Amino acid sequence: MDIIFAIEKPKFGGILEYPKMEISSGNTTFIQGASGAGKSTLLKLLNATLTPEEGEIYYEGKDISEMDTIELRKEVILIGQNVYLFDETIRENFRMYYAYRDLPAPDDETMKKYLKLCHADFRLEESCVRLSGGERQRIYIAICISFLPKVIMMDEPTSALDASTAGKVLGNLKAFCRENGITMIVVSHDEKLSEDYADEVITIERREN
Ligand SMILES: Nc1ncnc2c1ncn2[C@@H]1O[C@H](COP(=O)(O)OP(=O)(O)OP(=O)(O)O)[C@@H](O)[C@H]1O
Repeated sequence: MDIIFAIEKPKFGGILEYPKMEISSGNTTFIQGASGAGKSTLLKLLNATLTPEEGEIYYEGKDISEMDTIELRKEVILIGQNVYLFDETIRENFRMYYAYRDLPAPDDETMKKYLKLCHADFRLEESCVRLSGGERQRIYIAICISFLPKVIMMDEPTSALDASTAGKVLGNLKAFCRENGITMIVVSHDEKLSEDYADEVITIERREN
């Protein structure tokens, strides 16, 4: 199995210090650890939303501090705990995110396919304004995954879902990512989900000062 991320002891914020870690290409890797251990920060370091003060991160063998961050973030998509959707319909949100990448919008059937994959099969005319936090996050995941990125990172993607829906969403996404060679990285507190879906688990220890 190829290594997609080699994480060489980055330090951040004066308090976070990560060990040497590797993430395999094409797998589903879960990141666990106590609250405040630095899980969300690690995801932000991996797509260069944050820059480490020391240490390096290599993506496909390249030091990400030397990469074009816009291009990196097209390949390595981060879905945070708060997602951004426009106050428009679901169809319009797809269109706007595609326009932002200078791509033609997918047809309705394609949009529906990705929404179904994420257990978000609402009508395309539905306004995103009225949807719940969990529903908005699933729609955003559907839009992101439709770009077929190389890596999709999700921060607590199922925290707003009941256990059965969470399992279905994760199961669908994992199968889709595997078929399409997409590496999936998930931060989750849910140990049952990780037991069921993780190929690899990385546990981050909180550093006590
Ligand atoms: N931009 C930042 N600058 C400095 N410190 C930060 C920054 N972002 C986060 N931190 C600190 O880093 C620590 C880890 O935060 P992080 O959100 O990564 O933890 P987490 O493991 O994801 O926690 P949780 O499980 O509660 O979401 C916290 O103490 C936080 O205050």
